[in-house]
Amino acid sequence: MDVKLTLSPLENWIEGLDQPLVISGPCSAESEEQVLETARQLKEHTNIKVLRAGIWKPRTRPGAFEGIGVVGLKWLKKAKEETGLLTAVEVATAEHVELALKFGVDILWVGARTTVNPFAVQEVADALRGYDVPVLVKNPINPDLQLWIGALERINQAGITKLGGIHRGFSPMSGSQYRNDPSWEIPIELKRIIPALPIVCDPSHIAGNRTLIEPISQKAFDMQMNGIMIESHIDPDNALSDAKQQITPKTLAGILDRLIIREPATENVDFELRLKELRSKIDKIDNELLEVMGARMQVAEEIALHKKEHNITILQVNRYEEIMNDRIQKGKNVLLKEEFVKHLYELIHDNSIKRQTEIMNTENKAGETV
Ligand SMILES: O=C(O)C(=O)C[C@]1(C(=O)O)C=C[C@@H](O)C=C1
Repeated sequence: MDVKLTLSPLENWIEGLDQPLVISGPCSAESEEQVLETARQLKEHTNIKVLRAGIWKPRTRPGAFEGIGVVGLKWLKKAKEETGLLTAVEVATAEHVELALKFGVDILWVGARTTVNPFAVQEVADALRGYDVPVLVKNPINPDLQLWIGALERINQAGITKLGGIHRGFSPMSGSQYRNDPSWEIPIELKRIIPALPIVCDPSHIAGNRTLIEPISQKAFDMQMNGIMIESHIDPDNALSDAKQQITPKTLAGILDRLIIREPATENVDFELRLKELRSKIDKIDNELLEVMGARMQVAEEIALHKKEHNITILQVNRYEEIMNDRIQKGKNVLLKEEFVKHLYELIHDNSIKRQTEIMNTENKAGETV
């Protein structure tokens, strides 16, 4: 995929903005006292540089607290003047952009429910034209990388180069331990496609509860994310929105102290030598894996011809079930997780079926295209 964005590195965004970037503050601004006191406590217990607060809250159903509105921007401005913290808010319309910038908000973000809608993103992008403000774009609620990239492109084409992504997870399958499934492969793929794009992880929205915030934050840094955004509140249990996932500034300070920030690389020669040795082992094993998978596919092709001759369906549910159970069991014997083996065999089987479908419907017995 060809994606060309003009990006400013994070260190050039705003004077004094540390890396990794840590953004924290209440899910929603609720009162002047709550915003100011959260800012004061964040300042007292941590050395984060950016205070967040939701001003306009897109809620799934009407009736829930939909945000305090523009008065919250005044409180944020006051908090900034008092503590020196930079401020960040979510914007979803042109009016939000204009108001946030009027009140001196330093960083804007586009929410997951806005990213899903190209019309809404374009409205925000058009309102941003001519401004030099950092903008973070949350992933869309559905796991659609194209939509996420499309939103980044729209904002970038409006001239915003201080641009980043926020990984807040994706609508989960039922029974997930997460409020939003992290599906790490999606932000990883975004990093692969646009390596210069800073990505901030939002462990609060992925977790949906306090206990998972720390391990998700650690994982985010181990996935080379450039920062984290964590919701904090002076009285989390009584928060008007997202009470279960908010933590106090003091709890945040504890988490930040325990997180280990690892380097993406080192110049240590011994480390590099050993890594090279191990990587060449991986290369060898991967070559063998590919050969074995190619050989398996050839047998599947032979089966396709055999079935075609006898007019037998491609899908054989009982055999598939037998393979799945057997391989999951055998995987366990070599310490492979059930989830991994299941996913792997879903992919293998799906591809086998695709190949058999091509052979059954477009090729003759000798494998020549008809
Ligand atoms: O055993 C078969 O009938 C096959 O075609 C092979 C295979 C497989 O790839 O494992 C593919 C499709 C069937 O649904 C079951 C298994």
